[in-house]
Amino acid sequence: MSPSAAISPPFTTLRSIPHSLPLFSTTLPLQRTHLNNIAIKNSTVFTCLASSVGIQESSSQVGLFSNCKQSGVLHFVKYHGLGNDFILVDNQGSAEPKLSPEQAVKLCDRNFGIGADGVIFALPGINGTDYTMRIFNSDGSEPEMCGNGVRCFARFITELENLQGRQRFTIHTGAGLIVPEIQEDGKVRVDMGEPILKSSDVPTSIPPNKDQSVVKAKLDVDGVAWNVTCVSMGNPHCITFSSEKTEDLVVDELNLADIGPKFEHHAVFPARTNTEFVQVISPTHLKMRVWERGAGATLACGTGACATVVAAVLESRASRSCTVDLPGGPLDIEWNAEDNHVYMTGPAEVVFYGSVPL
Ligand SMILES: N[C@@H](CCC[C@H](N)C(=O)O)C(=O)O
Repeated sequence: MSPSAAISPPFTTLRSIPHSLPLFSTTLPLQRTHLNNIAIKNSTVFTCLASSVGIQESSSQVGLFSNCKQSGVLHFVKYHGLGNDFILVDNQGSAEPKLSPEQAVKLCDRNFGIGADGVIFALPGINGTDYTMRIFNSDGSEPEMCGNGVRCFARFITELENLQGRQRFTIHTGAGLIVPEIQEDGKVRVDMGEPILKSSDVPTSIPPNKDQSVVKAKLDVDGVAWNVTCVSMGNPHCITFSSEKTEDLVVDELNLADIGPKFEHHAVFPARTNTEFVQVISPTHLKMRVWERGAGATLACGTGACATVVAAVLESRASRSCTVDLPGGPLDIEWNAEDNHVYMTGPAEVVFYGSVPL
């Protein structure tokens, strides 16, 4: 049985927040009481939601859901970063995610679930960091990092902690230490760390052609020779600007759903790969479409935008500071020459608050 067939509608949207609302609205602090108040008002709705996604979590809030036949409730907040959307879960009470990968798949389903590109868990920090971020892709796989997700994560923490103004957090991820900083204008600037270029660490089995890296190397995908550069931002990326058929890609012309999976599952990527198809508008302006490992075509990919600028610099196509246009909007990316770190700046927005009956 497919994941989506195994469940019936498991959630209700308790309150929608217009995109135009400021994220720092003091009238909308994300606190348990806030969520519970909303839930109480909608308790009859919960009564009707007899099916669950099978989450075995007991909730200290059960009394507040006395009309609900379920034994608990999972509160979440839906966020997006340029249309790359995530279910954010406060997981500070435990070092392990509250949901299994299978449950995440069900919640991410856009017809039978909440709908998202992934589920992100805010866990206690380790190694002296403020927090740990873990994420499941919509296919249930667990990537090391997520750029748009970490911006949403930072906004989620400010709402959980009811913080205002500039904030900086240290986040432990599968890609190491990541440091998002919320700016006065509400955008989030993230120190994404150093790109990994050594081919075996990306990982890819394409033979290195520049030092230990793969830069503008030929890769046969579906009978076409593509020129690819491979970069890891903690998670693997394959970036292409051209193929033997097209010297400069026109990304709107690509059949992403056809070609994307062929890159993702290519034998030269033992951990699969995210793939960025890139058009150079100018040396400081790139346009990119992405096929994400474990999530397919998404409206934006933060790690992908970072990897794209690194690849563009390595191929001498662009400068170290670029705007990358994604289907969901632009990201500003800088690959800093002094510290070798990549910095990403972009928005993160609340979509709605909700709860899933358990
Ligand atoms: N959309 C994310 C990347 C999420 C992880 C990716 N699908 C993977 O499996 O590596 C981003 O904004 O970076």
